[in-house]
Amino acid sequence: MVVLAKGELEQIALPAAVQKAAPPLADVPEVDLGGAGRADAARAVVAACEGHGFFKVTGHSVPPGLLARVEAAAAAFFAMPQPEKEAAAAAAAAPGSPFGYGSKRIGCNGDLGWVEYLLLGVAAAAAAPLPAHGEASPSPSYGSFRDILNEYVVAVRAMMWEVLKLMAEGLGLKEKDALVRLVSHEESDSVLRVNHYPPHPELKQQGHGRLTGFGEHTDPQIISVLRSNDTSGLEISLRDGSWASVPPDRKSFFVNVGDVLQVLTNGRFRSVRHRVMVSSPRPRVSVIFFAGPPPRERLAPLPWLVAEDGGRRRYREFTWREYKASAYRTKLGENRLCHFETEAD
Ligand SMILES: C=C1C[C@]23C[C@@]1(O)CC[C@H]2[C@@]12CC[C@H](O)[C@@](C)(C(=O)O1)[C@H]2[C@@H]3C(=O)O
Ligand SMILES: O=C(O)CCC(=O)C(=O)O
Ligand SMILES: [Fe+2]
Repeated sequence: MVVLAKGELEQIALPAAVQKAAPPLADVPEVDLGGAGRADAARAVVAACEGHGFFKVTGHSVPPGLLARVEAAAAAFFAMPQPEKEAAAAAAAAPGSPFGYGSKRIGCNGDLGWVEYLLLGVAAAAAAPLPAHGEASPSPSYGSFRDILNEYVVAVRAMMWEVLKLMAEGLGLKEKDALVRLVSHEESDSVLRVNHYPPHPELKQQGHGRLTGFGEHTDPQIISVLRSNDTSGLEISLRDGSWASVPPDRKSFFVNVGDVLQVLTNGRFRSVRHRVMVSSPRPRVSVIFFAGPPPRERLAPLPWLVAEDGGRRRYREFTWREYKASAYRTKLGENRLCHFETEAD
């Protein structure tokens, strides 16, 4: 259970002026993978990435039973006593890595949120991409949770590759695998995050209607695929700077354009700012797959998209290792891409 120390509530509670709930996002952009026309789906992906940088995926073939098992296993994991969660997850993470179980502290730069989470590195291994449990397992139940998450990663990865292929087609790239290649390489640097936002029963009594579960930010990677239970909380920032809440849909996935995809598309796609606000009396559980390129991969706007933009190259070349190191030195809400922009002519 997440418990706040004195003074911490003030840091993650919103000031009274912005306590008002964000209106629901009208017309959530949707891409139906089971629909008839591939060209229509490719166009829908591109339009959504150019618009909000965010869309919903329906008609996918990830089995609903698997989604239900992930949800139940996550709820069981977070219901364990805190020391067990820490020990179980520590056994799956190399010492000094950012991976493992965390509570309230997001990253290493002082960000706080009303959330507890499990963060795992994902390897390219086909059948078992998540780190194996140490032999002296302090919690056999964590072992079975990891097995279910492994199944989930394999299924979601396949669905995400399909989305990235549609994206390449919609953009008119000659190399249809240009984006999939980056996230399916054996050294691709991907991360799985399971977030649990417990309800806060005393919020109302204390005069705080909403807490920040996960502060506003963009995801640094190429693409993120999110699935949550039926509890609301996710909000995205619109072009005019206002916030809109995303109605939850446990049958579908939500996709965020990440910073690196904004760079690859020379700014044509936009990495979406988003956050999670906690106001529901029910817990929210979300699982997010962040797909990144290999650390040594050199990233720069794709030549075809630079040509389409009149030859203007909006970002300089960098490696993912370089970007990630820079991103992980920043606070959650900072603009990380501005350090890689080229000068306007
Ligand atoms: C404050 C931070 C947490 C974060 C690393 C960072 O320094 C800035 C980016 C954050 C973020 C957002 C998306 C993902 O949840 C995440 C795992 C990522 O890759 O970048 C987190 C990082 C984290 O929680 O360590
Ligand atoms: O938990 C969620 O629904 C979203 C969290 C998020 O944006 C993140 O972990 O990067
Ligand atoms: Fe995010």
